[in-house]
This record gives sequence, C-alpha cells and structure tokens, in this order.
Amino acid sequence: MRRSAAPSQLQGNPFKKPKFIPPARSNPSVNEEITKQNSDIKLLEVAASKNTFLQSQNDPRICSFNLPTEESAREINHGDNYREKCLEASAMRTLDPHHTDSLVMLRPDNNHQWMFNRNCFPIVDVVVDPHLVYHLRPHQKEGIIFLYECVMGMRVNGRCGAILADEMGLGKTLQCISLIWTLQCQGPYGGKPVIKKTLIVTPGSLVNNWRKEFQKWLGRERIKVFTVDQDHKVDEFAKSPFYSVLIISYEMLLRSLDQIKSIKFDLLICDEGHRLKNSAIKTTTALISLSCEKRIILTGTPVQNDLQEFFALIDFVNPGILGSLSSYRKIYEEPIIISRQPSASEEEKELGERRAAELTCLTGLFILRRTQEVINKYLPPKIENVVFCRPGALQIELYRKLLNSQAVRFCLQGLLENSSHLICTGALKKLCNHPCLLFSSVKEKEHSSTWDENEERHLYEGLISVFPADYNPLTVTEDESGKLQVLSKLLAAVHELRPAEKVVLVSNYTKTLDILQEVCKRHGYACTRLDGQTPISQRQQIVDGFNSKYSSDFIFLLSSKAGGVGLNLIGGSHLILYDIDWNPATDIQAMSRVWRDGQKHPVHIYRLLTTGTIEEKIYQRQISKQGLSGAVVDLTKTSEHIQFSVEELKNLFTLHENSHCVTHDLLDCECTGENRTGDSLEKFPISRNCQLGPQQQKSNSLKPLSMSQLKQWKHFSGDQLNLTDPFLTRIRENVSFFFQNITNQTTSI
Ligand SMILES: Nc1ncnc2c1ncn2[C@@H]1O[C@H](COP(=O)(O)OP(=O)(O)OP(=O)(O)O)[C@@H](O)[C@H]1O
Ligand SMILES: [Mg+2]
Repeated sequence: MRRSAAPSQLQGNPFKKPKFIPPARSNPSVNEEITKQNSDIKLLEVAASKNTFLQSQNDPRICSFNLPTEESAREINHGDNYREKCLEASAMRTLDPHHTDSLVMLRPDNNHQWMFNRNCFPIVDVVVDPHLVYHLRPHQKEGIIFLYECVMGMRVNGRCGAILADEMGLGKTLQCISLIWTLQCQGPYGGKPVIKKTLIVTPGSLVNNWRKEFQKWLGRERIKVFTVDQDHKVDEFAKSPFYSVLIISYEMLLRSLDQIKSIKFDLLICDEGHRLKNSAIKTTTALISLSCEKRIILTGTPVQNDLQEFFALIDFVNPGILGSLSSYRKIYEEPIIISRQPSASEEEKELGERRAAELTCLTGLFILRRTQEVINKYLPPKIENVVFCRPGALQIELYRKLLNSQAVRFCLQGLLENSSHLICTGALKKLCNHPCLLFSSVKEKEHSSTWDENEERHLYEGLISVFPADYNPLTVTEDESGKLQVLSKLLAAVHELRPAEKVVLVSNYTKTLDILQEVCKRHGYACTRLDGQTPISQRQQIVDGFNSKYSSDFIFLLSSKAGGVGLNLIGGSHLILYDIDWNPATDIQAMSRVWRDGQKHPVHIYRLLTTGTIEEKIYQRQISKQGLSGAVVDLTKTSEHIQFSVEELKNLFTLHENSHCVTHDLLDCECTGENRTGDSLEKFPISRNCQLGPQQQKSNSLKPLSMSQLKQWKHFSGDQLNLTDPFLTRIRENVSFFFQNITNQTTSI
C-alpha cells in the first residue's frame, strides 16, 4: 500500500530548493503509480496544447503566443520562487510536449479571453505545483481541474461557482488547497495571479484541521493562513498584508460579518456546505451577502435529495442560474415531482424526465461527486459488523413496563401531540444503552416542579419500582446492559489481541459517554474525549494527540453529533458505534472517521444493537426503502422530522423477545443463521435517494445499505461454533446474531 509523507514533511524550506525531488522515488510502487498517473495527465496536456491552436489569430484581444514576455514575467513575479518556476514549467511544457511531471489546466477559449483578458496579456499555462501533484490521487487531479474550470468561469459562461460533493474522506481539503495555491500564484493571462485572498468557512471543530492540512501539504511558508478564534480576531487578518487565507467557523462568521464584509475576498469555500440549503437561515443569508463571485461548496452528503434544498445550494454558488425560485418550481420541481407519483400519466412522466435530465445536465457542469470506491484501493481492509446484543434481564423488564405505560398506549391511539412519541422512543433508547440512564431521567423528572402536568409522568409512572430498592445509578453495572457487556469484552479483546491498536467509541449522547468513560476508567484504559462541551480551540489538539503514535490513549470517546463531521481519527482502527441514530447519515459520518487515507491497520467497525428492541427497528428503518425515501438521509435532519403512521408506531413499540434477530427474520432468508456467506456486495447496487431520478444512481458506496444488500453479508447466530474472527469469538456469549462484511479483503485481518 502506498503511504507517503506530505510534501511539507519532506521538503524543508521550499524556497531554498530549486527543484523538487520526490523523496520516495526509489520505492517501486510509488514509481508505478506515478507512471500511471502521468499517462492520464498526458491526455490533458494534449488537450491543452490543442486548445492553443484554436485561438483566434485575428482578434487583437486574443493573444496567440504562449510565453510571457520578459516584461510581463517581471510584472507578475513577486520574488516568489514557485511563481518563477511556474513560468519556467510553462515554458518547458511548450517546448517539450512530453514533459509529464505537471498538472496543466485547460487554456481559456476565445470567449473567455474576450471577457477576461481585456489587457491582452499573453496566455500562459497554469500548472499545479509539482510538490503537490506528486501526492495527488488521480481523482484529486480531476477534481482540481474541475474546480479550476468552474471558478474561472470556463464551464458555464460567466459563472464561477462549484459544488464538490465527493464522498467522505476523498480529500476535498487537499483539492481546495491545491486550487488556492495554484490560483494565488498564477493565472492564464500573463501568469497574473487570479486570487489574492480566500475565505474558508467551516464547522468549528474543523477550523484547525484546515490549518493543519495547509501545513501538511504546503508547509508553513508558502501560504500564510489565519484562523479566527477567541484570541485571534478578523481585524488582525484585515490589517496584515501577510495572510492570504482566512479560516473561520460558521458561528464566528456570523459574529464578525461586518469585518468580513469589509475585506475583499476573491474565493469563498464553504466546507460541509450542505447546511446552506435553506436560504432563509442566518448563515446562508450572511454568506450570500458577501460579494465574492468564486464560490465553492464542499459536502460529503448527496445534494440532490430534495429539489428545494438543491435549488438553494445551486443558487448560492451560481446565483440566478436556475432563475427565480418560483420559476424553478414551475419549470423543474413540479413536473419532476408529479412525474414520480404512481398516478402520473405517460405525458407527465415524459415531461418530468425531460426536465430532470435538463436540470442534471445544467447543474452537472459545476457539481462533481465521486464515491468512496475511488480510494478503496489505497485503504486497508474494512471489516464491518452489525452485532445484535442480548438485552439484560432488568432491561427486558423495564422495556415491558414502558411499553405498557399510558403514554405509549395514548401514542398508539393517536391521542398525543405530534412529537410525543419521541419521548417514548427516547426512553426506550436510553434503556437500551443502560437502565441507569432511565433511572436518572425518572428521578430528575419526579423532582421537577412540573412533574404532575408532565407528559412524561404517563410514561415513567411506576417504573422506579422495577429497579432494585437499593439501586444506585452511579455505580454502573455492566451486566445490566447487553451492549455494555459486549462492549466491555470487545475492548478487552482488542487490548489483549492488538495492543498497538486503538478504539474510537461513538455515542450520540453525552450521558452515555459518561458511562462508557466510567467503564474505561474501571478497566484502566486510558481515554480521551471529544463532545459538544469540548472547546473548539482544543479539538484539533485532542485529535492530534490520539492520532499520534506516541499517545498512550487507548480509547477516543466521540459524540457523533458534536464532532463526527470531517474529523480524521486514523489513530484508531476499531470503531464501535454504541447506539444508533434515526438518521443514517450521522452513523455513516461517524463510521467514516477511521477508514481513511493514512490508516495503517485493517479497520474493524462494530455497530451494537439490542436484539428485538427499538434499536433494531431504527436500523431496519435506516436500511429499508422507507428510510431511504424519507427525509432522513442527510445530516441536518433529526428525529423530529420523521412522521410515523400508527402502524409504524405499533411496530416500533413492540419488543420481540423470542427472536435472535428480527432484522434477519425480515430478510426472507432461507438460512437458519448458520454462517451464511454472502456474495460480493458490489453486485447489488441499490437505489439512491435522489429526486433527480435514476440517471444519478451510479454507485452504492457510502449510503445506507438496503435489505437486499444486507442479505448478501455473511451472517450467523451467536451459537455458531466455528467463528474465525477472534474478536467476535470473545463476545459471542452475549450476542444473538452477527452480520459481517469485509471490503478489500486480504488474507490476514
Ligand atoms: N493524496 C493523498 N495522499 C495521502 N493522504 C491524503 C491524500 N488526500 C487526502 N489525504 C488525507 O486523507 C484524509 C481525508 O481527507 P479530507 O479530510 O480532506 O477528506 P474530506 O473529503 O474532506 O472528507 P469529509 O467529507 O469527511 O470531510 C486527510 O487526512 C488527508 O490529509
Ligand atoms: Mg472535509
């Protein structure tokens, strides 16, 4: 597997070295890859040089020579070594078309020159710094070319926006850094830099990750980045000529909007930008108000799930391109939605499909999405397990009691307010994590002044009597929770069998994390923690500490809601999802934190579910058609957005005490749970939740599984005797059923 250090770690001071000598050239596998990548690039170069010949000889504003004059070169040269080298490289390529060590951008066409080269500068090739090119994956090279063409207005006349919607872990950060560095040094017209200042807006927990990525790929010297925090205000950036990149969180952006507006930014990047899909919300309005034309949205979440949200994202990057919202609705949204209803006539279907194709065609020019498969080959094997844990005796008893409560009965009769079922489901979920969580909730509510009128009274009444009289929620007993027992054994197994490996332990609830932390402490496992309470300024430090090979931490406790998005936790190779979220995107996000570029060990993922309970139901919902077509496949959707029919609620509020695995029962599988070996997953593409229709349904990588896919996973009951997985063997006693899937399998895992 190819593992190479970042250029910054290899280079030292770039300005002192006239030539970049790749450090790992002696490594044959690296060479092999370079040769392969270079063949792709040749194609581009040919395209670029062909383009030169297409340039008009007649129009005085269109310049047909390639090399910058000495004068123009001097004008654009700010004493920067790399800029000099850009021009040299450009000249070399023109002289030697077979020079292949560079990534060259497309030259502007006549029209572009008409619009943007009024001063008639000579046309020069724009090349990406070979320091970076050496490390780029093929899909990243394509991505940079795409971003360049978009922000230069070469793809859609006069529009400079782009959406890079690559799936998680594909290196969207590096692609942007490469673009910024390229545009900051060069441009096609006389080599004059295209941008001076860039604004990057990102979730708080990623501000320092961006800084780190800049350093990783470019060192500290090439680009000066400024991160905004409590002690470093936007004003400082505005006053200094030193910095060219400002990195700020969405929250800080709102607070410092006036200062930001007073600075002229040439490029705006919104990381995890799916949050901009509602143009009514404050952040979006603030960002729209910035005058910068070159706008990029980065997101790992599919963007075509909802046509209205889609409009907002498109309209943000390329304002007005789809017309007004009302005309968009008429022309695209309505016919497309009508055509997808079962009652649609042939004509309506035809019209809807035509409009969907039109919309895809238009927006496809500036949206790029690649799926995780493109980097699978650079990653170690991934062993994913869904583990159905037997509930403890107290859990079962309490569960029955909750299901018999007045609140649940009212819910089923439709007698309660719309979202009251959430209180019931919330209680059941707590119980699955650990009975003590429920105990604490009841006690807390009992003592509150509103207890008597409280809806929760109908749910909790009589519950305390089920707990032992001397029950103490502070001394967490592992036996009381099926999942906690499994977790405890799993941690012991990893600790013993793979002492050099680490574990990321994820929950949606901080109170659950408290319990898990307590258990870790009890067993003497060193752990670190990141949740909503962790100050943003400390987050990157915590992540770096864990990822470092010198760290003594064995466990990273992560609250998925607080910090799942965008983090790299490659120091861990085992990830345990302790509880399940209604929204599959939250879980997928969390699971993607460890199986990423830079991971050295095979990755083991464990999703813990309590057999027969609401957790299985939520899982089924995640993987069934219903879950996919509902409103829950993107991160911003929470359980409040889900509406349930009474039938669904009935199912949700049923405890299946006699099944090894209700999910398996639903699969229509002939096996009896005796080690069914599934076929390769790749053969079973599933449909994507995309309102733009089937033409978008290309891949099946990072989205919830479907039932039929799950059936193809290896699956077996806990009683299965010949388990080969050493970790599963250790927990089988408490497990009624397993599903397992291995990606990138090699002989030893
Ligand atoms: N070409 C590469 N070679 C080695 N490592 C890489 C390469 N590209 C990216 N990486 C590393 O891969 C990790 C993931 O990259 P990054 O955080 O940019 O992903 P992302 O696309 O933003 O994902 P997410 O949607 O989860 O935020 C980072 O640690 C990054 O440094
Ligand atoms: Mg990212």
